[in-house]
Amino acid sequence: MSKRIALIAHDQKKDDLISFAQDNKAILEKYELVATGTTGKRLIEETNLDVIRMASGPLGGDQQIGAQVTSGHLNAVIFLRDPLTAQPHEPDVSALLRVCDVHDIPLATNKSTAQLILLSFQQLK
Ligand SMILES: O=C(CO)COP(=O)(O)O
Repeated sequence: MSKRIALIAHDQKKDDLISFAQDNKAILEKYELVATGTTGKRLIEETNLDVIRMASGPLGGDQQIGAQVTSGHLNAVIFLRDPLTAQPHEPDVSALLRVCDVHDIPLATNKSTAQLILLSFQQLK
């Protein structure tokens, strides 16, 4: 079964995630991709990748991704969060990071780690 990866970025990190996805398009298109609302919209428009969109993060999208982690439907979460800006939905952000640790799901919060996850998935396949 194809691996399923979540892609999420806070506003200040969305450009970074888009360029990461463009650079890794050949790898990412082998996986099922899920994203929060606005991140997913930009990914679809700017990279042409197939992405299943959840609600926007502040409207519960992080919780929807977290539920998929909990139910065993995600193999990795790439979440370029903004460490310099307070988020109105900080509890949701923390909860998502937490369930990844509870369920031992690979979690990247910066591009370098995200790259390592994709490279290791390529090696493992
Ligand atoms: O806020 C987010 C993650 O916490 C991301 O949500 P959007 O992709 O809808 O901007």
